[in-house]
Amino acid sequence: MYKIRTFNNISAKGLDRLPRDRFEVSSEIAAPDAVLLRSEKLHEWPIPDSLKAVGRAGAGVNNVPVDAMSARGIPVFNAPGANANAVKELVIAGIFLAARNICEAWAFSEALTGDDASLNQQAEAEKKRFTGFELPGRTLGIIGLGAIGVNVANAACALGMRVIGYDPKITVRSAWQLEAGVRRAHSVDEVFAAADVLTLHIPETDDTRGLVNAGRLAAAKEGLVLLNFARAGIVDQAAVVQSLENGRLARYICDFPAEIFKNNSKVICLPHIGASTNEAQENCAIMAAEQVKDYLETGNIINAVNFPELILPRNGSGDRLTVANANVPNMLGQISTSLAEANLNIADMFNKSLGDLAYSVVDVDGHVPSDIVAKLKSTEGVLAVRVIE
Ligand SMILES: NC(=O)C1=CN([C@@H]2O[C@H](COP(=O)(O)OP(=O)(O)OC[C@H]3O[C@@H](n4cnc5c(N)ncnc54)[C@H](O)[C@@H]3O)[C@@H](O)[C@H]2O)C=CC1
Ligand SMILES: O=C(O)C(=O)COP(=O)(O)O
Repeated sequence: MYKIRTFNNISAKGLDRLPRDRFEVSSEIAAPDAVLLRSEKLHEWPIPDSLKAVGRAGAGVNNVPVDAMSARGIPVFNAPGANANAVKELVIAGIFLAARNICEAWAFSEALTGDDASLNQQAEAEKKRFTGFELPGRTLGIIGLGAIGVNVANAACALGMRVIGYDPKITVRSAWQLEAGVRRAHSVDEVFAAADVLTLHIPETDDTRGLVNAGRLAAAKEGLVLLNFARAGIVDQAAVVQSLENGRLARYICDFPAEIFKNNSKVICLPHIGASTNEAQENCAIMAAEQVKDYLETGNIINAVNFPELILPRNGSGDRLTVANANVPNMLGQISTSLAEANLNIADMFNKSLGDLAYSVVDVDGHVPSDIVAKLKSTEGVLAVRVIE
């Protein structure tokens, strides 16, 4: 029986993918084999020795201590693309909120007093205050052309916007999906110089923290609308407030409330609801649960951010051994020597690496004895060893 600890509200549709005769699922488990989570911050969580896998039912993994997990040979799975449409729809909504001054206009209407004739008279007299702009011909700048950025780019093209995007590591898949009309920028600064509306769709990492800073805002077009549905830390919030004050930035629409933005009429903060649709929550939970289940039961890896993708159909008449180790020479040699010591024939095997980490799945004809497992675990460079019967 595998024990799965949940954090946050994980859609029941995802948890249903974990048959209860083989998986105990609860938010109360103390020594879990795996955790499923959304935005829970795991950085301070003491990683239990029992932990074998982490499943993030969403895209961003900045709430997970990925390096610490890698050091223990624990894969961190996420759900790439599973909530991209939900975020795209909210970003497009955000652009309209800004372009047509919808929030202010609504607040104005709500505050009116009098009978219907008076309300109409006040509305007609004051509506010029809410004059907006239309999207065709305006330039949307996008930083990050991954699952969300591509969706936003294509939707903006369909609305008649010009689109310029920057992503130095765009995948072939994203490039294929992107509308042909999207212009490729060669730097973040090029996007800032061109954009009337600019949206961020990058992960928060050491490289992207504070990417939107005072210097970049100062170089933007007068009246820029900035959208941030990625992560709060990608933007220097004080610089945003200053830029709104001096008028370079017209609006800041984001998914992350902050004290500094309270009562700022040029800012709209939503409560991190980019992925909060039933569809996205189900898609993410199903993907994360299935990947974690597959890993626990077969050792196969799909969509781990810190492990190579590795799928090996089960072969041989015995156990499956999985080993995560540092990506250094002679690890495979030591694994096969240990198995030979136990007189075990290797029926099939697959080894792949990603950065500093390598992962091997070995099917043998027989049972891997516990002393061999202990020996492998104590081998220098070995991070995690499992035997799946
Ligand atoms: N508001 C919300 O509820 C949600 C927020 N997010 C945030 O959005 C981020 C992006 O999500 P996805 O598009 O699904 O991820 P993704 O992994 O498909 O795309 C991210 C893209 O950013 C690019 N990138 C990384 N650093 C860059 C840089 N310095 N400059 C330009 N491009 C860079 C990558 O090459 C990649 O193509 C997530 O990491 C997460 O933080 C994601 C889903 C929901
Ligand atoms: O997928 C992401 O990166 C998100 O930010 C969504 O977060 P959530 O799962 O809604 O808490």
